Amino acid sequence: MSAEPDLEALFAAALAAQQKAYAPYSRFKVGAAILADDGKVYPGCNVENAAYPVGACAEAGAISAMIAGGAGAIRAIVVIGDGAELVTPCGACRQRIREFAATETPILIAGPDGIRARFSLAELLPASFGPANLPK
Ligand SMILES: O=c1ccn([C@H]2C[C@H](O)[C@@H](CO)O2)c(=O)[nH]1
Ligand SMILES: [Zn+2]
Repeated sequence: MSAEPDLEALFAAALAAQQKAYAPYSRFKVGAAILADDGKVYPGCNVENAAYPVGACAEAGAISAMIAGGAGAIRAIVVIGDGAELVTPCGACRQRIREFAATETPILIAGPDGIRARFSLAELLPASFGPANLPK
């Protein structure tokens, strides 16, 4: 894997995933794309449900794709939401990302024309709880 991730490709994957989102209830389509430690890109989109609380976030889908694909760590993740406001991952997804990312891992927030903000995981989830906090 190269040191400099191809952020254009990651953005394009998140945008393509967003267009496939199943969000008939909120009408708020979200796409995500993970660059994993195997160098591959794993996309996800939100998938809602008539039983509203059962819906799943885009980030959760991308993490599932990454694990099912055999990768083990997030090197970078792009998230793209609908509307003028930038969309950062919800609290639950920040914790989901935490399981597979380092504190400095970039979480890149995109609008329809590209990446517009960059946070580290530590910025979005400070003083976080992770696997190392559990007893051996
Ligand atoms: O970071 C986010 C924020 C929201 N959503 C989804 C959940 C729901 O389907 C819709 C509205 O909250 O957007 C995501 O997938 N990721
Ligand atoms: Zn979420």
